[in-house]
Amino acid sequence: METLVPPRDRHADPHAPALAVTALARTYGSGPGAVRALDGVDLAFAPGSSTAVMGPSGSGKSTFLACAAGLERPSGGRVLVEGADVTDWSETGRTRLRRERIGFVFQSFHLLPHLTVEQNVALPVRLAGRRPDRARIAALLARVGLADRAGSLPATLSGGMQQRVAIARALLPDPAVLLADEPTGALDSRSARTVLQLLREAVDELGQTVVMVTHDPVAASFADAVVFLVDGRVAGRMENPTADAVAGQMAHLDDLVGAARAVAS
Ligand SMILES: Nc1ncnc2c1ncn2[C@@H]1O[C@H](COP(=O)(O)OP(=O)(O)OP(=O)(O)O)[C@@H](O)[C@H]1O
Repeated sequence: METLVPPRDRHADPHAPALAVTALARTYGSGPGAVRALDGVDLAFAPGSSTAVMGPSGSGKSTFLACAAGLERPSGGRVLVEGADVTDWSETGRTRLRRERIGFVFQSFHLLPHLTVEQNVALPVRLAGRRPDRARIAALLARVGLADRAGSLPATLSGGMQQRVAIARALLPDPAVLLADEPTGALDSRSARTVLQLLREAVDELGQTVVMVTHDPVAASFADAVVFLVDGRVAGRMENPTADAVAGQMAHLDDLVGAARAVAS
């Protein structure tokens, strides 16, 4: 049954991961040219945790996020949000899931140019057919340092500010999990740090669960743990990552992929 857990009950079962995938598989195409983008991924993300997902180009990171967000249908395995198995939900159910229980932050912000900051933040809640809580929007804009820009249009803001609006928008419904795809990829290092700090605060102060795909070892060092993907499989995990340790592990993984390709050719 396509039942969403009401936000206030989120911690009713402290043992249910905010997001979990089991034996997750996604194959593109068929026959000899088929690509196994995900090949049996098992991961669980505890409520109130922050995880970076890293891996060489083509390792399946974006496909993982798309399956977790209900944007892509897996070829196999299950996706559970707050304990509810959403794998076989209809298009309508998955649209509701994305509006109400999953926050998404994109590399390129995805703000609508003709809407003000406040209207952009409110949009997913409006699309879900609910009246946005203006006081909560004001509080979230204050939290991301944009209390005085509620009436501004996105084009008048810097990239870092636009990403902060996108974070406020993602947090508004108090989602089960906030998924971020290269959230600092389009930002200078100072704006990137502010955005990473805000995501960290969302976890530490609001109890949010954050899963972030990144290529940047510094960004990954803001997370509690890093999961490494190689060729659509989990190839390792690092707790309490430092940027240096992550960079070392990434270089090692790139070598592994290079060696595998050399053997295959
Ligand atoms: N729509 C698609 N059709 C065919 N193949 C696809 C499609 N989407 C992804 N792939 C393939 O699946 C594999 C995993 O892609 P994915 O984009 O998930 O990797 P990634 O780790 O996010 O890569 P990057 O770091 O370069 O963004 C790649 O081999 C890619 O070419």
